[in-house]
Amino acid sequence: MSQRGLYAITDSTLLADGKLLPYVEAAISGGARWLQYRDKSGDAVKRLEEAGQLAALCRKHGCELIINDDLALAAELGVGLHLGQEDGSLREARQQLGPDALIGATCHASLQLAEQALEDGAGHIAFGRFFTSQTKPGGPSADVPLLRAARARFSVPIVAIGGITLDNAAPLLDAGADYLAVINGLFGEKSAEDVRHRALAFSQFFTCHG
Ligand SMILES: Cc1ncc(COP(=O)(O)OP(=O)(O)O)c(N)n1
Ligand SMILES: Cc1nc(C(=O)O)sc1CCOP(=O)(O)O
Ligand SMILES: [Mg+2]
Repeated sequence: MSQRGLYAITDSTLLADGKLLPYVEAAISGGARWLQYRDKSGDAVKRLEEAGQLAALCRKHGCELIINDDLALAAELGVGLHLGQEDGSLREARQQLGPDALIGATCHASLQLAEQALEDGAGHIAFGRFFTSQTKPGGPSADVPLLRAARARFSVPIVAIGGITLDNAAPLLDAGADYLAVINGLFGEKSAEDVRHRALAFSQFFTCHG
Protein backbone atom coordinates (compact mmCIF):
# COMPACT_ATOMS: atom_id res chain seq x y z
CA MET A 1 0.00 0.00 0.00
CA SER A 2 1.31 3.44 -0.87
CA GLN A 3 2.64 5.49 2.02
CA ARG A 4 0.49 8.56 1.30
CA GLY A 5 -3.10 9.58 1.73
CA LEU A 6 -5.88 10.96 3.84
CA TYR A 7 -5.47 10.57 7.61
CA ALA A 8 -8.91 10.95 9.19
CA ILE A 9 -9.11 11.91 12.86
CA THR A 10 -12.26 11.44 14.92
CA ASP A 11 -13.81 14.13 17.08
CA SER A 12 -16.30 13.34 19.82
CA THR A 13 -18.31 16.54 19.27
CA LEU A 14 -18.61 16.27 15.49
CA LEU A 15 -19.28 12.54 15.69
CA ALA A 16 -21.76 12.49 18.60
CA ASP A 17 -25.27 11.03 18.46
CA GLY A 18 -24.41 7.75 16.73
CA LYS A 19 -22.36 9.31 13.94
CA LEU A 20 -18.98 7.80 14.86
CA LEU A 21 -19.24 4.50 13.01
CA PRO A 22 -21.23 5.56 9.91
CA TYR A 23 -19.13 8.69 9.36
CA VAL A 24 -15.86 6.81 9.85
CA GLU A 25 -17.00 4.05 7.51
CA ALA A 26 -17.85 6.73 4.94
CA ALA A 27 -14.40 8.30 5.31
CA ILE A 28 -12.74 4.92 4.81
CA SER A 29 -14.91 4.08 1.84
CA GLY A 30 -13.88 7.46 0.39
CA GLY A 31 -10.26 6.38 0.65
CA ALA A 32 -8.92 7.39 4.09
CA ARG A 33 -5.77 5.32 4.67
CA TRP A 34 -5.15 6.05 8.34
CA LEU A 35 -7.70 6.71 11.08
CA GLN A 36 -6.93 8.22 14.47
CA TYR A 37 -9.28 7.69 17.41
CA ARG A 38 -9.04 10.98 19.33
CA ASP A 39 -11.28 11.13 22.37
CA LYS A 40 -10.56 13.33 25.35
CA SER A 41 -13.46 12.12 27.53
CA GLY A 42 -11.48 10.06 30.03
CA ASP A 43 -14.34 7.53 30.00
CA ALA A 44 -12.34 4.29 29.81
CA VAL A 45 -15.33 2.03 29.17
CA LYS A 46 -16.62 4.14 26.29
CA ARG A 47 -13.13 4.55 24.86
CA LEU A 48 -12.47 0.80 24.84
CA GLU A 49 -15.84 0.07 23.27
CA GLU A 50 -15.54 2.73 20.55
CA ALA A 51 -11.91 1.99 19.75
CA GLY A 52 -12.71 -1.74 19.56
CA GLN A 53 -15.50 -1.03 17.05
CA LEU A 54 -13.19 1.18 15.01
CA ALA A 55 -10.49 -1.52 15.08
CA ALA A 56 -12.96 -4.04 13.62
CA LEU A 57 -14.05 -1.53 10.95
CA CYS A 58 -10.46 -0.73 10.02
CA ARG A 59 -9.50 -4.41 9.82
CA LYS A 60 -12.46 -5.06 7.52
CA HIS A 61 -11.48 -2.24 5.15
CA GLY A 62 -7.67 -2.36 5.33
CA CYS A 63 -7.32 1.01 7.05
CA GLU A 64 -4.71 1.57 9.78
CA LEU A 65 -6.03 2.55 13.21
CA ILE A 66 -3.99 4.85 15.44
CA ILE A 67 -5.00 5.70 19.02
CA ASN A 68 -4.34 9.21 20.29
CA ASP A 69 -2.56 9.65 23.63
CA ASP A 70 -3.23 6.20 25.13
CA LEU A 71 -0.50 3.55 24.95
CA ALA A 72 -2.43 1.05 27.09
CA LEU A 73 -5.44 1.18 24.75
CA ALA A 74 -3.25 0.87 21.64
CA ALA A 75 -1.47 -2.14 23.21
CA GLU A 76 -4.75 -3.78 24.19
CA LEU A 77 -6.08 -3.52 20.63
CA GLY A 78 -2.75 -4.17 18.89
CA VAL A 79 -2.94 -0.96 16.84
CA GLY A 80 -0.90 2.21 16.29
CA LEU A 81 -0.38 5.21 18.59
CA HIS A 82 0.05 8.96 18.31
CA LEU A 83 1.85 10.82 21.10
CA GLY A 84 2.20 14.55 21.66
CA GLN A 85 5.07 16.15 23.52
CA GLU A 86 3.32 15.70 26.88
CA ASP A 87 1.82 12.27 26.27
CA GLY A 88 4.47 9.85 27.52
CA SER A 89 7.51 8.02 26.29
CA LEU A 90 7.99 7.09 22.64
CA ARG A 91 10.68 4.62 23.71
CA GLU A 92 8.29 2.79 26.01
CA ALA A 93 5.61 2.85 23.29
CA ARG A 94 7.96 1.31 20.72
CA GLN A 95 9.06 -1.30 23.22
CA GLN A 96 5.47 -2.29 24.06
CA LEU A 97 3.92 -2.08 20.59
CA GLY A 98 6.80 -3.68 18.69
CA PRO A 99 8.83 -2.80 15.62
CA ASP A 100 5.97 -2.85 13.10
CA ALA A 101 3.49 -0.62 14.94
CA LEU A 102 2.60 2.77 13.48
CA ILE A 103 3.81 5.29 16.04
CA GLY A 104 3.51 9.01 15.31
CA ALA A 105 4.76 12.04 17.19
CA THR A 106 3.65 15.67 17.30
CA CYS A 107 6.61 17.86 16.31
CA HIS A 108 4.82 21.25 16.01
CA ALA A 109 7.17 23.30 13.76
CA SER A 110 10.45 21.86 14.95
CA LEU A 111 12.92 19.73 12.99
CA GLN A 112 14.75 19.16 16.24
CA LEU A 113 11.67 17.65 17.89
CA ALA A 114 11.29 15.44 14.82
CA GLU A 115 14.92 14.32 15.02
CA GLN A 116 14.44 13.43 18.69
CA ALA A 117 11.11 11.66 18.08
CA LEU A 118 12.67 9.44 15.42
CA GLU A 119 15.60 8.65 17.67
CA ASP A 120 13.12 7.71 20.41
CA GLY A 121 11.17 5.30 18.22
CA ALA A 122 8.56 7.22 16.23
CA GLY A 123 7.98 5.90 12.72
CA HIS A 124 6.31 9.01 11.37
CA ILE A 125 6.27 12.68 12.32
CA ALA A 126 3.49 15.26 12.37
CA PHE A 127 3.87 19.02 11.86
CA GLY A 128 1.23 21.69 12.41
CA ARG A 129 -0.86 23.57 12.71
CA PHE A 130 -0.67 24.88 9.15
CA PHE A 131 -3.92 26.85 9.14
CA THR A 132 -6.45 28.19 11.62
CA SER A 133 -8.03 25.19 13.26
CA GLN A 134 -11.54 25.20 14.67
CA THR A 135 -10.78 21.98 16.52
CA LYS A 136 -7.58 23.17 18.22
CA PRO A 137 -7.19 26.91 17.71
CA GLY A 138 -4.40 27.62 20.17
CA GLY A 139 -1.50 25.49 19.02
CA PRO A 140 1.84 26.69 17.65
CA SER A 141 1.86 27.23 13.91
CA ALA A 142 3.95 25.66 11.17
CA ASP A 143 4.55 26.80 7.59
CA VAL A 144 5.29 25.40 4.16
CA PRO A 145 9.07 26.15 4.21
CA LEU A 146 9.32 24.08 7.41
CA LEU A 147 7.57 21.23 5.63
CA ARG A 148 9.97 21.48 2.69
CA ALA A 149 12.93 21.39 5.05
CA ALA A 150 11.50 18.35 6.83
CA ARG A 151 10.99 16.60 3.49
CA ALA A 152 14.60 17.24 2.52
CA ARG A 153 15.85 15.87 5.83
CA PHE A 154 13.63 12.88 6.69
CA SER A 155 12.60 9.84 4.69
CA VAL A 156 9.85 8.67 7.09
CA PRO A 157 6.21 9.54 6.39
CA ILE A 158 5.40 13.18 7.15
CA VAL A 159 1.94 14.21 8.35
CA ALA A 160 0.55 17.75 8.05
CA ILE A 161 -2.27 18.81 10.38
CA GLY A 162 -4.32 21.82 11.41
CA GLY A 163 -7.18 23.53 9.59
CA ILE A 164 -6.65 21.55 6.38
CA THR A 165 -9.39 21.72 3.75
CA LEU A 166 -9.65 20.89 0.07
CA ASP A 167 -9.02 24.58 -0.64
CA ASN A 168 -5.70 24.89 1.17
CA ALA A 169 -4.18 21.40 0.94
CA ALA A 170 -2.32 21.63 -2.37
CA PRO A 171 0.81 23.51 -1.13
CA LEU A 172 1.22 20.95 1.65
CA LEU A 173 1.33 18.08 -0.82
CA ASP A 174 3.61 20.04 -3.14
CA ALA A 175 5.99 20.62 -0.20
CA GLY A 176 6.19 16.90 0.49
CA ALA A 177 3.55 15.95 3.06
CA ASP A 178 2.64 12.27 2.78
CA TYR A 179 -0.50 12.35 4.90
CA LEU A 180 -3.07 15.09 5.45
CA ALA A 181 -4.59 14.75 8.91
CA VAL A 182 -8.06 16.24 8.94
CA ILE A 183 -10.89 16.57 11.44
CA ASN A 184 -13.27 19.44 10.69
CA GLY A 185 -12.54 19.58 6.97
CA LEU A 186 -13.70 15.98 6.72
CA PHE A 187 -16.16 15.22 9.52
CA GLY A 188 -17.78 18.66 9.68
CA GLU A 189 -20.32 17.53 7.12
CA LYS A 190 -24.08 17.12 7.34
CA SER A 191 -24.29 13.45 6.33
CA ALA A 192 -22.19 10.31 5.99
CA GLU A 193 -22.59 10.53 2.22
CA ASP A 194 -21.11 14.05 2.26
CA VAL A 195 -18.18 12.73 4.31
CA ARG A 196 -17.60 10.01 1.74
CA HIS A 197 -17.56 12.59 -1.08
CA ARG A 198 -15.16 14.79 0.90
CA ALA A 199 -12.83 11.84 1.55
CA LEU A 200 -12.94 10.89 -2.13
CA ALA A 201 -12.01 14.44 -3.11
CA PHE A 202 -9.07 14.45 -0.67
CA SER A 203 -7.96 11.05 -1.97
CA GLN A 204 -8.06 12.28 -5.57
CA PHE A 205 -5.84 15.17 -4.54
CA PHE A 206 -3.05 12.71 -3.83
CA THR A 207 -3.33 11.33 -7.34
CA CYS A 208 -3.13 14.83 -8.83
CA HIS A 209 -0.22 15.96 -6.62
CA GLY A 210 2.70 13.63 -7.07
C1 LIG B 1 -1.47 13.43 13.36
C2 LIG B 1 -1.53 14.23 14.60
N1 LIG B 1 -0.71 15.27 14.74
C3 LIG B 1 -0.75 16.01 15.86
C4 LIG B 1 -1.64 15.70 16.86
C5 LIG B 1 -1.69 16.52 18.12
O1 LIG B 1 -1.23 15.76 19.23
P1 LIG B 1 -1.10 16.50 20.64
O2 LIG B 1 -0.17 17.63 20.50
O3 LIG B 1 -0.79 15.49 21.66
O4 LIG B 1 -2.56 17.05 20.90
P2 LIG B 1 -3.90 16.22 21.08
O5 LIG B 1 -4.36 15.71 19.76
O6 LIG B 1 -3.64 15.07 22.03
O7 LIG B 1 -4.86 17.20 21.65
C6 LIG B 1 -2.48 14.61 16.67
N2 LIG B 1 -3.39 14.22 17.59
N3 LIG B 1 -2.40 13.88 15.54
C1 LIG C 1 -5.37 17.65 16.99
C2 LIG C 1 -4.62 18.73 16.34
N1 LIG C 1 -3.27 18.88 16.49
C3 LIG C 1 -2.78 19.92 15.86
C4 LIG C 1 -1.37 20.33 15.86
O1 LIG C 1 -1.05 21.37 15.29
O2 LIG C 1 -0.57 19.57 16.42
S1 LIG C 1 -3.97 20.78 15.01
C5 LIG C 1 -5.16 19.70 15.53
C6 LIG C 1 -6.59 19.82 15.14
C7 LIG C 1 -6.84 19.30 13.74
O3 LIG C 1 -8.19 19.43 13.46
P1 LIG C 1 -8.74 20.29 12.23
O4 LIG C 1 -8.47 19.50 11.00
O5 LIG C 1 -10.22 20.39 12.51
O6 LIG C 1 -8.08 21.62 12.28
MG1 LIG D 1 -1.92 14.24 22.70
